[in-house]
Amino acid sequence: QTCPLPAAANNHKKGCFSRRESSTMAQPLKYLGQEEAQHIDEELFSEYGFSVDQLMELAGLSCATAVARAYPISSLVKARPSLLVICGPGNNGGDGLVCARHLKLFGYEPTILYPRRPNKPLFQGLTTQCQKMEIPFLTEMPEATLIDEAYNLVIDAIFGFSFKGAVREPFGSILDVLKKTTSPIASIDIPSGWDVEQGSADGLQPDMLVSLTAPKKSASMFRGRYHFLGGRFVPPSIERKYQLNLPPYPDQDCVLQL
Ligand SMILES: NC(=O)C1=CN([C@@H]2O[C@H](COP(=O)(O)OP(=O)(O)OC[C@H]3O[C@@H](n4cnc5c(N)ncnc54)[C@H](OP(=O)(O)O)[C@@H]3O)[C@@H](O)[C@H]2O)[C@@H](O)CC1
Ligand SMILES: [K+]
Repeated sequence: QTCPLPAAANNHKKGCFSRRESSTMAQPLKYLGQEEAQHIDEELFSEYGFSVDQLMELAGLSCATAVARAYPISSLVKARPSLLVICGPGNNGGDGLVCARHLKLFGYEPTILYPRRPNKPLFQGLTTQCQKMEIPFLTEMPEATLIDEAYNLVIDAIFGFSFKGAVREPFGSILDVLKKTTSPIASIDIPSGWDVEQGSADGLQPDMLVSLTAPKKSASMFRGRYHFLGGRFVPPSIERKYQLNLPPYPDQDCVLQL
């Protein structure tokens, strides 16, 4: 099949794509199981030579970009563009710190709750960066009514694809408060507390989900308004190996609304 348009322009013209593109587009986007998501992550570090902080920076930037697309400052209901970012003890929490830093640069006023901080240079560095950016850190989780009054949006960066079993403290109490809030919640990668594959019928019901690399199986249970794909760092050979069938990102964007 020949097409008069240059290759890059073809992606956006229906009915005018190569055989490979046509077969890729016909396949549905893959929703990953927990182990598969962890294998991809590991392979990116061990075989492709990426470092954690590199991918975390891109992941966090895409989360901040998606938040700014779905909740532009001009649309916020409160006088100040205040956001609460709750960070957990693993890499999902690291994505949250990066996301908060970029949101501050975008003009928002994030506040961070980071109750369990790993004793590792990566997370210490990300914390220092946020402190130097004059992002306040809370010492305890506010009551639900206070969150509703003070923040336009809560960013849930508590657990990602390595979450397993019953929620341990202090995160159980934090999630209980979040279930009572009416401020919208934007979850990074997985709504925290959800089983990565099965979801959770009585868990958080976020308004937004940013799936990184590819959605996880539980994302099929997401009922919020905004589902974005982020983490535009997947090499084509990984995409082929795991048959991710990622839709093409628009132009140079780091996020795609699903
Ligand atoms: N390739 C990609 O897509 C990239 C993905 N990235 C991001 O990484 C995320 C995955 O990060 P991750 O593997 O560090 O695990 P994550 O889910 O943050 O949590 C682990 C922590 O939670 C804890 N914990 C677990 N269960 C618990 C429980 N029931 N109750 C309480 N605590 C519990 C566990 O504690 P432990 O069991 O070790 O004691 C550990 O401390 C992924 O979702 C994405 O956001 C990007 O940064 C880079 C590229
Ligand atoms: K999360």
